[in-house]
Amino acid sequence: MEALCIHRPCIAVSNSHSAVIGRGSYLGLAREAFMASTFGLLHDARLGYKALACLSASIATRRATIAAESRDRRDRSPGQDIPDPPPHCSIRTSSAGRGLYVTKAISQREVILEDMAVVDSSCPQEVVQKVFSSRPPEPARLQREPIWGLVANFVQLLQDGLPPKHGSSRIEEAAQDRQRRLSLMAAFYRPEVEDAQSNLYKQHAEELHKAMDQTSQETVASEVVADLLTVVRLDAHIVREAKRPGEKDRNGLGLFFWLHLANHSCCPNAFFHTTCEKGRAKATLYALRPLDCGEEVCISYVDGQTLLSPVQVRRRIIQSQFGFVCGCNRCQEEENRAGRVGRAGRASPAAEV
Ligand SMILES: C[S@@+](CC[C@H](N)C(=O)[O-])C[C@H]1O[C@@H](n2cnc3c(N)ncnc32)[C@H](O)[C@@H]1O
Repeated sequence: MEALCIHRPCIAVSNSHSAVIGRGSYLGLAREAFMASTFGLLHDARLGYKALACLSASIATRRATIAAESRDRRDRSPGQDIPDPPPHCSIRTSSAGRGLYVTKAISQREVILEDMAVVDSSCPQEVVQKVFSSRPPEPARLQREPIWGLVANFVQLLQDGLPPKHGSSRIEEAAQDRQRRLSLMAAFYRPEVEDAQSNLYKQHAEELHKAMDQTSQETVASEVVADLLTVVRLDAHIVREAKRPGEKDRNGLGLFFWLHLANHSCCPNAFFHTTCEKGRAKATLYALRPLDCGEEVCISYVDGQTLLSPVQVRRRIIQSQFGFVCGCNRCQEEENRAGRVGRAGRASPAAEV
């Protein structure tokens, strides 16, 4: 069974979209999600989520549409399908992009928000097998990681994306839900520029694409897979399935829209955990300390050991895993202090003379 407990996902819409989703809030990625970076997630932010929904035309038309829309995805507003923001949260932008802010004072340990996964990898094994029916791609690790299930889940959404012409309201409802989730993909965070690992991730996307069954290959362009890998790499959270007696722990991945908006801080004021409810992953975000009204909610993307390291070490780890230089208050203060000590140290020999 595929019940999962996700950790955190994130998406990125360019800052220009914040106005559209201004009622909402955002959470950042969790370090575990970044374990996903070892799965080989890629980044090519040019994929059109709208295009992802254009599955009604012929395969050729679909692919052309995807290619065309991929060019202007960033200019589109993906906000129309974004769910209502959690109570007491809003999105604002800063030098770190969008961020999640509280709109009332929050007590320590109080729940800041609850977030259901937009897509998780609680994907039935038969779907994974169906989507990836050919030889598993290299690197072989891709097949044993949660990304496998998440990609299969997502591909299935794409393939089933069209509302049925003659369906019961229940089927139509399910189709609408799929469309909504696909649209939401476009609102997740993607970097503005490609980073050093982009080419590697592109290769992984191509390998994943090659391993798909023919229908999936024809329906879902490899650029779409690449885009998904980018989002997963930067925004997804690990979801741990509750262990049952005699079973090994299993990990999955999930994308949580609101949680993904939380930026990282090396001195976080919030943390989250994941559970699984009726097969869908849910993330709950808590305050680690009392929060003032209007304060930004930040989580840690890295583990406790990293947080105990000096600023240079933390920054190196964060940059290698997540591709950004941490600009949190703690890093800035420690950097400034180190600069002052350095200057003082250089000055002292002269002073002694
Ligand atoms: C999961 S997203 C968080 C939401 C994102 N700020 C947005 O605009 O959608 C993670 C990205 O936010 C930015 N970010 C998060 N925490 C940061 C920090 N402490 N310093 C600088 N950038 C940060 C980085 O660009 C990172 O790749």
